Amino acid sequence: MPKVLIADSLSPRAVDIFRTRGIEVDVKTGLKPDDIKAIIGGYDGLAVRSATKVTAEIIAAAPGLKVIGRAGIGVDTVDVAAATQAGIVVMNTPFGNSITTAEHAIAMMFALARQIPQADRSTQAGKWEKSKFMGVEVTGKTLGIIGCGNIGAIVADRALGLRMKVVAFDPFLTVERAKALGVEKVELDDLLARADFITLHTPLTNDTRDILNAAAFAKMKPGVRIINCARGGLIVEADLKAALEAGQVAAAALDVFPVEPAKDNILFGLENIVVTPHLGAATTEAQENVALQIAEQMSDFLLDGAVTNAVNVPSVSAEEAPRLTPYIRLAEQLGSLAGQLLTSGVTAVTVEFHGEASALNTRPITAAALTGLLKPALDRVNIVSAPVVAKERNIQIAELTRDTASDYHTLLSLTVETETGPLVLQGTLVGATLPRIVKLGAVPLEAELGQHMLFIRNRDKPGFIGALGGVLGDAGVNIATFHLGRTAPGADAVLLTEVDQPIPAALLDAVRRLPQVVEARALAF
Ligand SMILES: NC(=O)C1=CN([C@@H]2O[C@H](COP(=O)(O)OP(=O)(O)OC[C@H]3O[C@@H](n4cnc5c(N)ncnc54)[C@H](O)[C@@H]3O)[C@@H](O)[C@H]2O)C=CC1
Ligand SMILES: O=C(O)CCC(=O)C(=O)O
Repeated sequence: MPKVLIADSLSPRAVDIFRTRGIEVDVKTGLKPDDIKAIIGGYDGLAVRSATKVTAEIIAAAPGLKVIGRAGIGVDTVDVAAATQAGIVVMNTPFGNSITTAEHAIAMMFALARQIPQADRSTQAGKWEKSKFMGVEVTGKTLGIIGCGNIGAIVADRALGLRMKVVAFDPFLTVERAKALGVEKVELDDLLARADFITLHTPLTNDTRDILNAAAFAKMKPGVRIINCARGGLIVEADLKAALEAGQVAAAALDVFPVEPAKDNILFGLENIVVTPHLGAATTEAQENVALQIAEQMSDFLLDGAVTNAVNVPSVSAEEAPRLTPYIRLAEQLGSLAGQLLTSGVTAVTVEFHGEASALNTRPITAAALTGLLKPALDRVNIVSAPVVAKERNIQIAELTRDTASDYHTLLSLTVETETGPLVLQGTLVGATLPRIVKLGAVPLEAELGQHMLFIRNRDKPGFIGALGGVLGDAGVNIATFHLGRTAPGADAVLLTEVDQPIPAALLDAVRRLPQVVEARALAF
């Protein structure tokens, strides 16, 4: 039974889902990194919000971990590169808290426009400072949205409802989409110069880090108001402080900080800021959404291999997972056979999908072929890490799909280019689920792969099969299956035979000494 650790506070309904689906679950919140490292080895899944930082050290301490589920959007608290290298799927819930976060941004905008938190503090302190808290209307004002994805688009919709004009800077926003949203797509400098309110809704990336710095503040309309419900690192806080003190920025509302929990931030104490402790996603509705969604997604993955909303592997739906499973097995066998037969470095891999296979989601199948290929040389490679590992080794990867008929209703063809030439292997499925190797180089055959296999390239001469049977029999090695193929009578032939136990080195040497044998190898699957 798979086992999941919930390390941050998640709706209790997530626990119910895991348990109902037959997954063992422990809830241990508030753990220190060392405590997580000490126990994570015992889990298949780790579910987090933003409090737990899933570092490379935690990942290194988790040899059995298969999936990290982020109940939320930003995966900047997870070392995705380290997880990918370790073959761990990282998934998030990209929509579950978008409305809630957009609403928080709008609430922050009103808090700034009408100084509600400051007026509240003053009034409760017994003062009655009506003239001090003169506000501004938002109607007719320009809202600049930096990052117009899911949350930015909802903010735009709400702002348009408030009769604001909305301009958006987002390099990935198409003009058509902008038009459909009712926003004007602009360049960043244009937005900075025109907006009365600026709200940030991008992920934290190398391009967005420090996007609002001293130079950006200088380009803004004097008296602009800034809202950040995305990530702390998007704003240079020292520059914002200077702009607030100089009055260039009238006020700022911040939900997120470069260092969280933010306890002694340099902006704290300024009159014209409003802050919340990363509450963007904190509504009952959003937390139910993300907790249920992540529990379902992680369960689907751990139980059925379905991959939804993963940030580091292609998606595989629950419906297609069973259809892909036999192809993934076949691809991994083809890759593994190639990996064990190769004698020189791999430079390129092409996977061709013929017939029925051409209609499938090809990327997981290609990843499986790469896994098989790399596994003989590398320990912990799997379909999550194999494409990245191959890329790091400068292996070019290509996929071709051909829906035209061949001798088989469905066929995978794997071409591995090496420094000494190509190796081509082909395989099909028999009875829709059973992998068969149907071509090895130029030689057609029909071979089923078992755990211990003997591969022989031989000259097609009489007496060979008897001689081989004798050598194996004398050593007490039982033959389970026997598959022969040749290009033409008397020409090159190959033999793939399954035996019931591993073949010792001395026996392999004896096989190699048979006069018809050109090459012999013991293979394991
Ligand atoms: N305060 C909170 O509790 C929450 C914060 N967030 C943050 O909000 C961010 C946005 O979330 P979504 O809208 O769901 O993500 P999304 O991926 O749907 O949208 C992000 C948008 O940013 C754009 N973008 C990327 N690089 C950019 C750049 N250099 N300049 C301008 N735009 C750029 C993208 O094209 C995309 O349209 C998340 O990455 C997360 O960090 C999300 C949920 C809750
Ligand atoms: O889980 C939370 O409270 C934070 C949400 C968030 O920042 C996100 O989903 O990116």
